[in-house]
Amino acid sequence: MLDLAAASTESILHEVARDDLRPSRLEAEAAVRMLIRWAGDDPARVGLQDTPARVVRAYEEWFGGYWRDPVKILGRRFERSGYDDFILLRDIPVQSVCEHHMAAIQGVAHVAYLPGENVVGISKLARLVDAYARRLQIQERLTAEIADTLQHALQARGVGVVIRASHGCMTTRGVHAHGAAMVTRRLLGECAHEPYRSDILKALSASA
Ligand SMILES: Nc1nc2c(ncn2[C@@H]2O[C@H](COP(=O)(O)OP(=O)(O)OP(=O)(O)O)[C@@H](O)[C@H]2O)c(=O)[nH]1
Ligand SMILES: [Zn+2]
Repeated sequence: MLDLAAASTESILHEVARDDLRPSRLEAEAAVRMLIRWAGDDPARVGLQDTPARVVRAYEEWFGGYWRDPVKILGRRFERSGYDDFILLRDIPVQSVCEHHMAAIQGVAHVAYLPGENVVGISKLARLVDAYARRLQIQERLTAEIADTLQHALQARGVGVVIRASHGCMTTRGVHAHGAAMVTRRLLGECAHEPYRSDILKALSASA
């Protein structure tokens, strides 16, 4: 498991991409035309004429996470109102892209935390997963980033994250291991220790 214990909070808190460093849309479309030629087809062919613009729009969705600030997503807090056990959101869809092949990673995340003083709206856990998933990732880092951000931003007493995903680069090419799925997890704070550890792992792993 990737250990991010030494990573500074700063590197986690400032992960929003910069507009001034971004190539233009026209440059991005030209790159797609180049890849079409590399694949062996003719980008001027009628059926492919609109493809570069479509691909660039699709990239805006698949990589939209670079333009979202995960900490801001958790900005609105509510009092936990006397509730002091863990909160768990299961089966959050994960749609990501592997940083080695730029192939799809698809699966689910289960996210749990033990609240400190505050809780967040439950949808924000799914938004947090999505903000980190829609970037070039390896599953280990995706898991660690979700867990660490939740822990630091919310000052949670503990956090647990489990992700189960299949990697297109393993199923559609290369080793062609159809059906293989990778499982990663990260437990922090009180969730890493009994009495919560066993409960959390049982709850997180039931469908992982
Ligand atoms: N640990 C980890 N590995 C990943 C992830 N996504 C893809 N990979 C792996 O990244 C590795 C890249 O290995 P390379 O040997 O450089 O690439 P390759 O020659 O295309 O490897 P093959 O996929 O085995 O054909 C492959 O083993 C992939 O299965 C991930 O999220 N985590
Ligand atoms: Zn890959």
